[in-house]
Amino acid sequence: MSSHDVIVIASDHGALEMKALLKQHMEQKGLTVLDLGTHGTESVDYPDFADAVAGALKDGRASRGVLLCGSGIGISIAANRHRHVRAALVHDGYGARMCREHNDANVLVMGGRTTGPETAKDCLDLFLSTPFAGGRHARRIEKMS
Ligand SMILES: O=C(CO)[C@H](O)[C@H](O)[C@H](O)COP(=O)(O)O
Repeated sequence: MSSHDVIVIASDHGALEMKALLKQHMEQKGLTVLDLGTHGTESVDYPDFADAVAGALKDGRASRGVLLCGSGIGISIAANRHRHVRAALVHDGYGARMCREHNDANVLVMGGRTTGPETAKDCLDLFLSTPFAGGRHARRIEKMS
């Protein structure tokens, strides 16, 4: 990804620290980050943040997204209700690479209560740097469109 790309990020209260860490990590790499919250520690509802990121991708404010909640499960379910979103819940580098190479995922999802900070940064780097392989994988994605 180039510095012209905008990455949208959001989380619920279960991944506030991870959001801050990944936002800083991307900004240090020169990427522009659109942070749609949550911004405080109060308990919030993850579907609202999944919908906000889906909206930013749909209207072109961002080209890729990062969504975080406690486990990553709820927010990935919510994000994938949007037809233009391919959100991948990832726990390791292999998943982060494959979700781009085979699935052309446009949203990376991780759990603030399940994934450590170094793994999360590694996964994010792979998600941002791995191209979609196309070919047979494009046919499979087309079947879901
Ligand atoms: O959706 C989830 C679980 O599948 C996320 O982990 C949420 O962050 C979690 O449910 C929030 O739980 P809390 O007890 O309200 O903090």
